[in-house]
Amino acid sequence: MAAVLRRGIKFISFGSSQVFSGGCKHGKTSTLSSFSSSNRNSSSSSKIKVDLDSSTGIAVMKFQNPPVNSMNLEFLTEFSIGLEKLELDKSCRGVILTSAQPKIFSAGLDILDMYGKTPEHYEEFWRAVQDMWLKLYGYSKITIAAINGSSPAGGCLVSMASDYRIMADNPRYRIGLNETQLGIVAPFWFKDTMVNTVGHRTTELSLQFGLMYSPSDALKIGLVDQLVPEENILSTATETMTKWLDIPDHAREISKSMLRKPTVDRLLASRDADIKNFVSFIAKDSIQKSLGLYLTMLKQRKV
Ligand SMILES: CC/C=C\C/C=C\CCCC/C=C/C(=O)SCCNC(=O)CCNC(=O)[C@H](O)C(C)(C)COP(=O)(O)OP(=O)(O)OC[C@H]1O[C@@H](n2cnc3c(N)ncnc32)[C@H](O)[C@@H]1OP(=O)(O)O
Repeated sequence: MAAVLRRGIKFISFGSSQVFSGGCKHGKTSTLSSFSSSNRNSSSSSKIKVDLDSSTGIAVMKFQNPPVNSMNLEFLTEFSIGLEKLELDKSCRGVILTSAQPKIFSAGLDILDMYGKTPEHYEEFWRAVQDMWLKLYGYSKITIAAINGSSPAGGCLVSMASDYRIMADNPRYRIGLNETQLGIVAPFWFKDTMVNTVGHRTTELSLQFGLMYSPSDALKIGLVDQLVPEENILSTATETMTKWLDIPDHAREISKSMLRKPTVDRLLASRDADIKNFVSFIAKDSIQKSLGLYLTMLKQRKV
């Protein structure tokens, strides 16, 4: 994590970058951006590009981990750190999450981080997955997922953990928690996030079958909030964010926390047990065999 911090995340800022005067309503005071010019260095290994417009208070985090934005250890670490930095930056009030990769929002957790590795690696990886979710689901600022491509499993989790989901209306895209299709099991906090989003019965069916939904079906069950033509996704997300920004921050934040804190607290109370569970589950021969088969099918384009 420290190594990633040292390397820095690519922050591009435009608008009034230092002293903030606009968009910061409801008692938020002007501030120096926490992204000082020395922090705005770019790194070619950066997996997430962050643009913060401090004149509007809106940041865009663009996933750029080709080919499919799979969330490996490095990506997850950068993601958590990037979110944390924006949360500490008073000139940022909302974050839009989207993808720089064509057709894919995120392929979910990197299967290679769960296959053929040591228990120590699984432990570190799972802690990073937990960190990312804890940060995003409990995030104090507004988050909007602009889902401009398919979004299986961990990608769907990131979408559901956002406050609002806008998906590109392309019938070829899919979103859902498909873990059982890989022979693995979505942990309780993935399940909780889905129950909180679409309700218990829909989650029962979704999780057991590992259902992947088209955008129109995702809209029907409430897995996404809005569909838009693909070319309009970022402009719609920005317009939508502007509406969210009209709400006083403190009132919105407390309401969000009231709804989400019990779910966050459940994982916080059992992080180590959850990691232990994951490591013993994922290291099982039968599970490794399933993942190996799934990877082979992926490579043969049979998934
Ligand atoms: C009791 C319980 C206790 C504890 C818990 C236990 C278990 C833990 C559960 C963990 C939860 C898991 C969450 C996850 O996110 S698992 C990942 C699920 N993801 C998927 O199934 C997505 C698979 N990918 C696809 O469907 C397609 O790739 C996709 C995203 C639609 C894109 O399609 P396309 O554009 O055609 O691209 P390709 O399929 O050709 O893929 C290009 C390239 O990327 C590789 N790849 C794709 N997805 C992943 C991935 N998730 N991880 C790693 N690699 C991936 C793919 O193999 C190709 O590689 P190649 O070398 O052939 O180029």
